[in-house]
Amino acid sequence: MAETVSGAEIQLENVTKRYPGTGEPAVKDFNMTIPAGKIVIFVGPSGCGKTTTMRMINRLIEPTSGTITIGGEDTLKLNADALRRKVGYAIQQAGLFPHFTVAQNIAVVPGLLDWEKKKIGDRVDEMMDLVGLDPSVYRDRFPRQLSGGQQQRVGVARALAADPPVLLMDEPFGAVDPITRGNLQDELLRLQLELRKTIVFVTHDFDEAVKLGDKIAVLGDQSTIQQFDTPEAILANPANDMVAGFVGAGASLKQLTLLRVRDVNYHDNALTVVAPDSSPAELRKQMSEQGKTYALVLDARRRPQRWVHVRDLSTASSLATVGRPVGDNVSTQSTLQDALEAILSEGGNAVVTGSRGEYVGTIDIETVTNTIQQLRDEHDAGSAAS
Ligand SMILES: Nc1ncnc2c1ncn2[C@@H]1O[C@H](COP(=O)(O)OP(=O)(O)OP(=O)(O)O)[C@@H](O)[C@H]1O
Repeated sequence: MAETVSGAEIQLENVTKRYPGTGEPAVKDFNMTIPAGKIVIFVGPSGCGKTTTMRMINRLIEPTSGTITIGGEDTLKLNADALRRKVGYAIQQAGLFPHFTVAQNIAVVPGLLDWEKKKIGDRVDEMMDLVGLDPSVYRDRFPRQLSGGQQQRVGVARALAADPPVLLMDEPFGAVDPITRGNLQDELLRLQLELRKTIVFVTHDFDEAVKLGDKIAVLGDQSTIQQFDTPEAILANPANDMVAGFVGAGASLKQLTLLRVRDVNYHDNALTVVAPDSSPAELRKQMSEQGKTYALVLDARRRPQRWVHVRDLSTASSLATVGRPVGDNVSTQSTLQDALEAILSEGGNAVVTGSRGEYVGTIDIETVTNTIQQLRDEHDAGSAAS
């Protein structure tokens, strides 16, 4: 297991970068506190200064003026080794050295820091395990003998090798196909649960920002901060037209991926019956008493089995075979996006189950549309207030 290191807070104060021979600064008077152990995403149009801002944190680019501290220490006062220990760096297309093996690539920073050979070897294996590459298979391969996704994994392993509290990631998953990209994102989130680094992540992709970010900074020209907030807050209430443009037209739908079924008022008033304790005739009687056309048959552990229409019951001999099986169901942990898909594939109510798969309620399209409406109203109220 990797050592669990909580990240360090990063502070940028009045940071400006003026490239030699240019008129306007690329980054102008940038101020931000990046909380320890969180993922902060920089998004914004091409050329707005995201990379310049990020690279000033590890001084790959020297600020023209201003201060940057990591865990309270002024980075301008740190030497190169101290900075390498504090900040890992991963970039698009992994940036691996083509003539180095996977192991040699991962060992670069520990080597520069003069770790003992044995310690470096152990660390390389540990990092490869961490990012899901079997050391016995991949240790001695060259980057060209790996897939794009595997190269990115090596890039992340290399960035983490010296166990820095801060990780800078510049479009690290920009060059891989959407499925691999989704997997790498999931893995980063899984790793982060364990490692709790402070991660600054640059992307063009707003959906990636929403998925990964504890907070998102939407940047405009010269790295001016248009909005710096949680994904939920930015989706619900974009601060201005530029942010709204970035969030895109599907903002309400994107919000469905942030909400869980447990956060909304789903119903728990379906008529349920446990088979085989009950008979079709009894169920029919109950349904007519309660004015229900549909009922849900559960098994002995109260897990949903079948939907039954009242008219199925006149000819049914057993509740175990009557009606139609429950298709897609969702749990209280599922996102509203999953719920919407289940509702559409079920053609009506989707069954909601608890942690042991037991029936807890149903959710329907009105619940989802009401939630979207509510989010829109909150958004409108927010815009009216600001
Ligand atoms: N070495 C340099 N010399 C002069 N100007 C530069 C240099 N590097 C970047 N710039 C300029 O600074 C501005 C910000 O560039 P930067 O690469 O930080 O933007 P970005 O938001 O990361 O862009 P992208 O999303 O396209 O990568 C741009 O106008 C760019 O042309």
